Parts: sequence; structure tokens; C-alpha cells
Amino acid sequence: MDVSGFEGFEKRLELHFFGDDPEIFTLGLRKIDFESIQQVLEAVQCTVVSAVGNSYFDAYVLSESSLFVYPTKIIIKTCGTTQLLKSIHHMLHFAHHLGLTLCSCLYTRGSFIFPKSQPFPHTSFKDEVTYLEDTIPSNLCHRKASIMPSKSSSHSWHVFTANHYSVSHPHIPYDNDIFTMEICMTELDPILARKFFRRNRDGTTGDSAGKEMTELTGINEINPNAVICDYAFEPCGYSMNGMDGERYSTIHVTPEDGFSYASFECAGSFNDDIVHMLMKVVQIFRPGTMSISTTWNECNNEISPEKCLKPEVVAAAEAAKVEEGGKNDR
Ligand SMILES: C[S@+](CC[C@H](N)C(=O)[O-])C[C@H]1O[C@@H](n2cnc3c(N)ncnc32)[C@H](O)[C@@H]1O
Repeated sequence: MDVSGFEGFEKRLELHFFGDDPEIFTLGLRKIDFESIQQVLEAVQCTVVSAVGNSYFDAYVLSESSLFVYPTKIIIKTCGTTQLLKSIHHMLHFAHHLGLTLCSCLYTRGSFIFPKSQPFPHTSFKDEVTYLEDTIPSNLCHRKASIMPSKSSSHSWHVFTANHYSVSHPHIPYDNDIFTMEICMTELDPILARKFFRRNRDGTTGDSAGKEMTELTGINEINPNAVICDYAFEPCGYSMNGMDGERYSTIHVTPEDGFSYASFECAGSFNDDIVHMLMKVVQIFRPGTMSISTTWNECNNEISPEKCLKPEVVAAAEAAKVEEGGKNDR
């Protein structure tokens, strides 16, 4: 941990692949063995603390956040002083051996609380973009990098996208109904944040203490259908991955006062009850500041992260804040 505190804001990388073998849609990247996954994570400087899988994907809780492996997609999210972008080179190597080619890359992050503690290539957004430009293959020719405008300078969204387009694969299949929602929260209510400190040190494991926190805080009620894999760190900190069919969700909490942070991320559909979900998340953390981003695939196969939200998400966030306004005097 940095002398001043732990960097909660995650770096997030989403890579999509395509290939000619129909088997890639059933197993694909999930064929990468655990040793190779560990090799990728070694480059990033984090480890696996817990793992589960269902018939659609594998979910790993990491010492610093989470990894999701689908047949043609990988999402890796890491916090602290990890070097996330160093995973790309290794991932491309393993994917290549499975006959898979990268067709899109999305890298996002918020504003670091402790930017000066970040190692290369995360020393600045400029360095990150240069590193990405140099690492991703040239078939990803549509590239964009931007820091999206924000009312709060401490919650600026940094985005890099790169997409492939070819005549032979004009329509790489994406599910246009599914979007990703990420909520980043700082200045958590200190009383609620205390719930993410381990109480009984004796006889509990990271798994059992994690399960206790999931129930005590109501995280299990956000999506009651999700199978949850949770973990509590020592002396504090919490991570969970949820699996609901092919949809994932993930929560990470840094509860220490002075640099408290929590994030919630899920894959959702426009038919979901976003209001309910947002209300639940806000009630669990009562953050002083929060930002929400949604990302979805447009018909032209470009991954499009939006800080300007779909109206239903804006309405839900505002409803959640109004509801909490009366309860939280901060
Ligand atoms: C890994 S978790 C969740 C990360 C998530 N991105 C976040 O910041 O909310 C981070 C929390 O666990 C605590 N922690 C305790 N041991 C840790 C370890 N070995 N690695 C990472 N975090 C640890 C940190 O102090 C912090 O409160």
C-alpha cells in the first residue's frame, strides 16, 4: 500500500476476440489454463484469491479486484498500484495459440486518488495511451482516447477504445441489448464502511468473513438471483463477483477513512430494474460523491463508453440521491 493510502479507483480492460473455429463460442479463452492465467496476473502484480465458473464464464476474485473470462471476451479490473496494461501482451499470446484474434480493446479508469504512486505505464493517461498504441495490433485501426468532461474533477472518466473492422468479418457478434454499468463511489458513510472491517479474527477465513459481510450489508439483495463469490481482506476490504447466467456483477470496497472507495459494476439489459439496483447500491454505501458510466456496443461494432447517460440511468441516480438525502446528513 502507498504510504498515504490504498488506491481504490480501478483500471479496467475489456478485450474482445474473434476466430473462424465455431468452438470458440463455447470454450475459446476459457481453455487458457490456470498457470497461464497466473502468468498474466504476475505481469499485472496481483493474484487469484478465489474462483468460480458456470456454463458461460469464469470469474476470479483477485488480490486487487476481478477477472472475468468468457469464450471470446476478457474483462480485467485491478486497483492499487497494479500494472494492468502489462497483461495485454500475455493475453494476446495465449489467445493467438487458440486461434483467436483481437477485435476490440476498451481501457477505462477514473481519476486516481494517489496518481503519483502509480508505476509505469500508469504514470499518466498520456503514458497509458502511448503504451496501448504500441501494444495492440495494427488491425485495431479505429482508435480514440479521451478524458470525458465531468462536473467533479476527482471523478473524470479516462477512456481508450480501439476497434477492428474488416470486410471478411464485418459483423463481429456483440449483444447490443447488454450494457455495462459502473458506479464509482468515494467518501463512503463511515458507519457503513465499518461493516467492511473484519470483526472476528479467530476462526474466520477470507471466504467466511466475506460471506458474512455480503449478508450484513445487504449486498446479497442487489440481485438475489446471483451466485456470489466473496472475499474479506485483513484487516479490512471486500471484493465480490456475482454470476447470474451469462451476466456478471462485481463490488470492491476500500473502507479506510480518508480514502474510502467502493465500486459496483454489472452487465445489465435495458429491461432491468436499474432504479432498484442503484437504490440498493447507494443505500449500502451512502457515498459523498459518485459517478456512473454506461458502456454498450453500437451497431457499427464500436464500443461506446458514455458518461452522458441514458435517461433512465440518470433518473435512477437522481431518485437514489433524493431518497438518501433525507437519511444522510453529510
Ligand atoms: C482488494 S480490496 C478492493 C479493491 C477495490 N478496487 C477497491 O478499492 O475498492 C482493497 C481493500 O483491501 C485492503 N487490503 C488488505 N489486504 C490487501 C491485499 N493483500 N491486497 C489488496 N488489498 C488489500 C486494502 O487496504 C483496501 O481496503
